[in-house]
Amino acid sequence: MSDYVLEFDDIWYSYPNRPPSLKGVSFAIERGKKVAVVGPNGAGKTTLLLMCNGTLVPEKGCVRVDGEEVVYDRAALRRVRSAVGLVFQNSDAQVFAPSVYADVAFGPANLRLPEEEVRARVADALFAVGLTGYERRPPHHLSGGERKRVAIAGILAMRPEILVADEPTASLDPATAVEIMDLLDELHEDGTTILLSTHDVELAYRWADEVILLGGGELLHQGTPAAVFTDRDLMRGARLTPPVLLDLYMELLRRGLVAGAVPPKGIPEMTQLIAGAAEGGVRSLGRVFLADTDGLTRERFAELCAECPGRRTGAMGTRAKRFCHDAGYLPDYTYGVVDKCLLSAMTGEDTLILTCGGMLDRVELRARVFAEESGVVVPVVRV
Ligand SMILES: Nc1ncnc2c1ncn2[C@@H]1O[C@H](COP(=O)(O)OP(=O)(O)OP(=O)(O)O)[C@@H](O)[C@H]1O
Repeated sequence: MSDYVLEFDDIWYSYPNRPPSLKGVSFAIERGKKVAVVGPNGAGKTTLLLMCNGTLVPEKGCVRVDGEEVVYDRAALRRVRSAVGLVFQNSDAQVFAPSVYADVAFGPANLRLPEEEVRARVADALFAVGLTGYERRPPHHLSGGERKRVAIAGILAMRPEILVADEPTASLDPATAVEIMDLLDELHEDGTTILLSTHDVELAYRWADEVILLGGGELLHQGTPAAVFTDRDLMRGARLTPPVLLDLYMELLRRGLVAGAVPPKGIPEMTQLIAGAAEGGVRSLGRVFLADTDGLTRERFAELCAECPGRRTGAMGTRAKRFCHDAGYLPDYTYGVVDKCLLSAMTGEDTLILTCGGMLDRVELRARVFAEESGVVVPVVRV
């Protein structure tokens, strides 16, 4: 099996009677990565994403999925589309059936799966996006955020290896945007490679393992978010501004107010850089307790809350948020949960994170990355 799940090799594309929208774009995406395609309006992001599952055919060059060159006959395209799921920017273009059930079932039914299997996949996909119970609702009566979830469920039901999403948070309110990103993170934890496009440099910096920077139809750079976003010439060339956190870091660095070769990944690292420069580091650390909501009973949850009444809590992921909702419990943090808990730990406070599945490992990984970059080892304790 190829290490690269998706490859573009010298891709050119022009819409009819238009100058080229993609000019010799080449890149490769490793299995299991979270990749953001970033670029200004008209850079070619949507065009590039539409190439990923064969919706657009390159004029020149080739696309490979799982090491195999994409060919554009019907049978081959069906295979490609079951491996690469594409969520369009405008969910209205994607969500068209008379009911949510019919919409989500459309893809798997097209794969000619047995009816039982289709039903099971629809149920799983709707559960994953938090829309169980919406089966009979007409999609055009749903909110924009709910329609986006239906569109994602339709793709999930195909069980793709790669999920490609065009501006998945555009036109969503901040809370819904966070929920959609949580959902993508959960899918990623389950092994899906994720490629999304955005002009939101803040989101790309926080979220992506790797950034593909596009400008004027050309690939300007592929690399880590820190490498791409600290390169002022690259950013200027792409008509983008760096994430606020990096901008602030570079200014503090220029003035000699902080020292550190590694740009801060998040607010905890930045806080530690400043705190370290001001007073020589953190004294007593709080702990982050971690509870798996998949195995948590209401009784045990009540015990955990009673153990430490003032302790702040955070819920990560759709299933954990549903657990809190069903338990009539309002967590203190519902977005940026791990970073907020790391910040609390730095002021000596304990916190409790409710989550499940692969997200448990993600919390530990984030604490490890923070420890490596800042030298502050916040204990994460599973309860
Ligand atoms: N259907 C189309 N017909 C003709 N030209 C198009 C079409 N779609 C896009 N283009 C052109 O191709 C270029 C790239 O557009 P594309 O939508 O891929 O960019 P983008 O980076 O996704 O932009 P945005 O951030 O504004 O969505 C632009 O110059 C655009 O005008």
